[in-house]
Amino acid sequence: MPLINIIPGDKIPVAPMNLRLPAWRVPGWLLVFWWLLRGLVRVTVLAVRYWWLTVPTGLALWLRLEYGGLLLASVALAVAAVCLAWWRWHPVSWLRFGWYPMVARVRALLIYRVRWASVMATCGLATVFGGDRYVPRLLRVRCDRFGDELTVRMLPGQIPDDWAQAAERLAYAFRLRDGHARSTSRPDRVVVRFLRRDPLATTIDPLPVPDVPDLDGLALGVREDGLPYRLRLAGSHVLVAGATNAGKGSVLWSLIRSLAGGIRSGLVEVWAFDPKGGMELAAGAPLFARFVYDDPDGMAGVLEEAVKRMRLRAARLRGVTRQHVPSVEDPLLVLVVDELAALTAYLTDRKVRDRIKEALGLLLSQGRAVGVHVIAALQDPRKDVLPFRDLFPTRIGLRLTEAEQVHMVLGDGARDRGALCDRIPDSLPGVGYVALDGVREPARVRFSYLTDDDIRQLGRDYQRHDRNDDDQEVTE
Ligand SMILES: Nc1ncnc2c1ncn2[C@@H]1O[C@H](COP(=O)(O)OP(=O)(O)OP(=O)(O)O)[C@@H](O)[C@H]1O
Repeated sequence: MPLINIIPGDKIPVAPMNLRLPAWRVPGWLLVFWWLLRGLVRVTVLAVRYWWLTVPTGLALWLRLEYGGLLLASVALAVAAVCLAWWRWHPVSWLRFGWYPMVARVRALLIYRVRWASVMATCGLATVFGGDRYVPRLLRVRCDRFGDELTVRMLPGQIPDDWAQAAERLAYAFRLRDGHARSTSRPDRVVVRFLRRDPLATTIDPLPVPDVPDLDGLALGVREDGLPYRLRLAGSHVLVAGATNAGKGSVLWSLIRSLAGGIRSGLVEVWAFDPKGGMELAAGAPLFARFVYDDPDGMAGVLEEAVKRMRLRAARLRGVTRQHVPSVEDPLLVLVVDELAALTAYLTDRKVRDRIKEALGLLLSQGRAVGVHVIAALQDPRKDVLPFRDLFPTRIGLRLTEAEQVHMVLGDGARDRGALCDRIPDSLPGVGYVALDGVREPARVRFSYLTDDDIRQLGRDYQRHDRNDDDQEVTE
C-alpha cells in the first residue's frame, strides 16, 4: 500500500497484527524497557492533554503532602469563594469563560470521547480502509445554556449532509434528543449541535417596532442561537406554509408589526386579504389601506388594482432605476394574504378564480423590482393548490403534516439538511425553518407572538398616517 494513502481520521486497529515475522532474539530487559518507555510517553501525552485535571490534582497532592490537609481545604475554599464572587459580580462572563468551558471539558471526556468510536460506527460515520477502521476526529466540544456543539473533522468522502442526516441518531446515541449539523467555512469540518434544552421553548414577546423599517432585515423572531431572525423583504415575496394552528398568523403579524413604523409614516402601504372571513386580520384593520374579506369578486378586483398600480409604477421607473425606493408619495405596497389556497384552489367560481390567478401571477413575477410584495400564508403546499410556489423567493416552513411537504415548501433536500417541519410538535406554534443568507442549512426560528390586545394596540399606535375613519376601504 503506498504511503500517501492516509485517511486523516483516528485509526482503530481492527485486530492485532497476525503476521509471522522472522524470529529475533530480544533480551527480556530490552522488552521491559520498551514497554515502560511507551507507557511513560502515553501517560505524559494524556497528562498534557488533560492538564485541567492533572494540574489541579497534582497541586492538591503536593499541598496535602507538603503542608497538610488544612491548607489544602483552605485553598479549595478560597478557589470556590473566588468562583462564587465572579458569578455574583458578573454572571455572564463567569458562565462564558468559567462555567461552560469547564462543563464542556467534563462532558467531552465523560460523554463524547468515551463513546465516540462506537457511536461513529453504529451511526454509519466510520469507514474501513486497508483493513483498518477510521473514525472522524472530534476536535472540540463547546457547551452553552441550551446544548453542546461538537466540531468534527469529517472523513474523506463525507459531506455535511451526511452528518445532518445522522444528527438525530447521534443525539440519541449520546442520550440527548435533538441534533442538527451545519457546515463551516472549512470544507473538512462540520459542527454538530445537540440540544439539552430547547431555546425556542418559550413564547417570544412582540419585538420593538423600528420607526423606519429595515427592508433588508425585518426582525421577526429569534433563532436557535439566540440572535434575532431577520427577513429580507426587499426584492422578495414571502410564502408561509403551516398546518392548522402552526402559527401562520404569528408570522404575518410579526411582519406587519416590523413594518408598522413605515405604515404610520406613509412609507409602506399594506393591503390585507382575509378570505377566511376577516377573523385573522380584522384586529389590525386601522393599519391597512385596503382590507378585503369574504367576497372573492372584491378580492379579485383589489388584486387587479394592485396590478394596475404595479404597471403604472413600472412604466414610470423604466429607464430611471432598476429598484424602486419607497417614499411617502410612492410607498412600498405589501399585499398580505391569509390562506392563499382559498383564492387559488378552493374557489368554486371559475371565472373569479382565473382572474385572481392571473393577477397573482403578474404580481409575483413582476412586482419585486417595483416595490410590490406579496406575503401569503398557506396550509397545504401541494402544487395543485398553489401553482405559483416557485415565484416566492422567501419561504417559511412551520409545522407541516407530512415530510414531502417540506420539500414542496423549502425545496429539494431541505429536509435532509435538517428542516424537520413535520417533526415540530403541536406544543410549539410559531416555530419553523427558514433559509438564511449564505448558510446552506435551514435555521430553526420562533416568531414573536402578538395577542389580540397587542394587535389592537399596534393598530392604535401605528395606524396609517393619512387615515381618517371615512377613507378606509373595506370590502366585504
Ligand atoms: N409564535 C407563537 N408563539 C406562541 N404561541 C403561538 C404562536 N403563534 C401561534 N401561537 C398559538 O397557536 C394558536 C394558533 O395560532 P394561529 O392562529 O396563528 O395558527 P394558524 O397557523 O394561523 O392556524 P389556522 O390555519 O387555523 O388559522 C394561537 O392561538 C396561539 O395560541
